[in-house]
Amino acid sequence: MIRSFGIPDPGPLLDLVPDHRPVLWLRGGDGMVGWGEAARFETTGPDAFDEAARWWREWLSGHRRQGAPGPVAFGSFGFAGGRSVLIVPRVVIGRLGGVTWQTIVDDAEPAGTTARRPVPRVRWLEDGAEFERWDAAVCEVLRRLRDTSLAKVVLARGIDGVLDDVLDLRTAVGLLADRFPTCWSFAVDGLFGATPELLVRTASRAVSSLVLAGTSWDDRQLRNTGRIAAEHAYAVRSVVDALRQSGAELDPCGEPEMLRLANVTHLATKVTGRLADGVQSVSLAGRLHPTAAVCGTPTRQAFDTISEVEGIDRGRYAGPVGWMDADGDGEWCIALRCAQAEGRSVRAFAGAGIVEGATSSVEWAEVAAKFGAIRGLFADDQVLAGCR
Ligand SMILES: C=C(O[C@@H]1C=C(C(=O)O)C=C[C@H]1O)C(=O)O
Repeated sequence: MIRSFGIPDPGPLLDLVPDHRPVLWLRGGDGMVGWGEAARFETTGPDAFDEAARWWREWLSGHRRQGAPGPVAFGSFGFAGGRSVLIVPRVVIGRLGGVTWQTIVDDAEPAGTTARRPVPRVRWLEDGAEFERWDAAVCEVLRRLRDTSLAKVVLARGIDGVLDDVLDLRTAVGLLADRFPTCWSFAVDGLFGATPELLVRTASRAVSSLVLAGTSWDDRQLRNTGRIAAEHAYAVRSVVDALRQSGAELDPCGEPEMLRLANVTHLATKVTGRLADGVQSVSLAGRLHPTAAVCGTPTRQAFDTISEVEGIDRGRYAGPVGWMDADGDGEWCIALRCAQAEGRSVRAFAGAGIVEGATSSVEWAEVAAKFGAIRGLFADDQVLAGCR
């Protein structure tokens, strides 16, 4: 039996969650926190999204439900068909627009919580050859942009850190939520971060997406002209095309706006419309993924170029991360400005879109600025050169 009921406002959601493998989804005071696992689904491969949708429907059909809003499944999908996961917490406490509720699966007892622990110290393992590898990858992409029909490729880097204690995800996500109140701060199965990019949200038949591409990270003005405008347009087009192919009727897109975050500013376009009946948010996320914001244009060639040139396993970075309810409605973001925590190690990811005219040093600086979201968590951020 799954029971959902309203509760008096319990104060900060993060204060309610036990430390052990919490599931967190926060934005500007609203959000959901969950713990315990009533069910978990893991899969790999390109059909992960439809498999997840099917699994969720089957799981729901085996459970009686009472009250609203009902159970929620949180998910995080591999960028390139790697491991994807759905988690149905035993207990979820949520807040949206001043309304607070709790959902309990099979009469789970609310667990005792402990105080949030401070962020541990980190040593980032970066060696001197890191820029050379990046430079070689960017040059190879620029060559392909010149010589083939490729128009945009998003290249990413991963950096490893060694912690002197296990990271308390509640602390990390709390700090991210404070610093990035307009982002979605999350932790799902050890992947945590604060992403500014909404891949798709569905609420009944309403659909929306917030497409980002084009970044500035210092005092220089982000100008919506030339190269940046082209880079942004590719990303918007990939979302609009995929939504239309899924039968959505879209409103006309407005001009891109500036989305100012604590470490970077992005060009952002909001896409809104209405869906055909019966489209589940997770299947839609699967049809939209990977957009040109994290892969490139044309998708297939950009995807192949990433696997040939990038030299890292993205894992669940740049894949959809989010949640869905029992009606299949939900909110799926793109897992950016994030890191994977595993015991005392942490692996952070960041990337940038490469289009004609890009230079590796400028893109390097852009990626470094994006790493700032995760690196900024660690006050004593130090680089241990020559470690790898
Ligand atoms: C790839 C990342 O960000 C994406 C790439 C952007 C760009 O190239 O300008 C901007 C926002 C995101 O769509 C990242 O944060 O790792």
